[in-house]
Amino acid sequence: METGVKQIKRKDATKEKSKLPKTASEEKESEPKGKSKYGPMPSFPYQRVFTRGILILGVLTVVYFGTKDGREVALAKQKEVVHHRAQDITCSDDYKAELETFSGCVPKRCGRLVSDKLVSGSEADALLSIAKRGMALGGSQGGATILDLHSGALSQGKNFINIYQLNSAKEVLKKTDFTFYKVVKTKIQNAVGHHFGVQPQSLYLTHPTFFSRLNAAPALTIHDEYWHPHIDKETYESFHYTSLLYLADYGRDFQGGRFVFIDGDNTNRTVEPRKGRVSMFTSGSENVHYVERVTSGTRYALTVSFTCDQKYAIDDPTLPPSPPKELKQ
Ligand SMILES: O=C(O)CCC(=O)C(=O)O
Ligand SMILES: [Fe+2]
Repeated sequence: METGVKQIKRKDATKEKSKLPKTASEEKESEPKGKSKYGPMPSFPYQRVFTRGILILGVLTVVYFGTKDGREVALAKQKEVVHHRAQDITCSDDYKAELETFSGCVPKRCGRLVSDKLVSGSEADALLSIAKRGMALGGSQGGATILDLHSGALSQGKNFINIYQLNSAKEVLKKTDFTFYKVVKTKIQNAVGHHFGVQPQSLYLTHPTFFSRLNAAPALTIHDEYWHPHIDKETYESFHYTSLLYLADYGRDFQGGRFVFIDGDNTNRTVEPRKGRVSMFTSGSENVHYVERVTSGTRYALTVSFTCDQKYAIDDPTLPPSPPKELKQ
């Protein structure tokens, strides 16, 4: 793949070419007829060398400062409604090699897909409501609260509790909440299968599958530091395909908090969260990413990820029938 520096240099060079003084042969062709070819030459060539020098310096300055820190491209803006926006990236070798061992699960393509058409407004509302009700049972004191719907893990203060060990969880979460989760999970599973060219039945839901709530509060533990660049396959060993469902709007519910892919062509590609927007991507090192720090407001999202390895498969989350006796409160 070509680097962004090369691409930009070439583009600018073409654009700037037309602005540069004409070459000697071009000048010659445009000289008025009848004038002596060898007539007196003014001091023009020196001016031209000087002007050219300034222009070249200007172009180099633009190229240098334009590419020094890379460039940024929006993959999906919050204000637009994206039906199906895909970007293919060459699969990383280690990722591809690992997946070769799982038949039916090798992607035909690696990369990303963003869609605002997969999850309905009412489904997004229902899931946001689960996140809010569940998180009301605890909450981090730092900037990141997570609620894992499968294990019941919920940030509380600087630690985690298990909401399924609380009697109050049964009053707060209902059977229908889990039905909503399952419907949305199944839609995403099918879309992942379809987009990456794998059989949906060879994808298994894996842990953690969690709601996240991010805000601008200073981090108190490492779990609050959500903004570090990472590769999901390394952070969450079992992930092969990651999906994120956004439950809040960038620029309206919160500032900062955009999702950023850091690409090898010296380009950052951003996904601005939009309520109901699903972003899915292969979890290997072709998709290094981070979340910008939220500067104000509250950002909600749901992570739903799939593994090809049956030993990491989890069942769809359900509300446990009743808390174990010794843990009843
Ligand atoms: O919430 C997001 O947009 C992404 C979070 C993330 O990258 C992760 O949990 O691994
Ligand atoms: Fe991630």
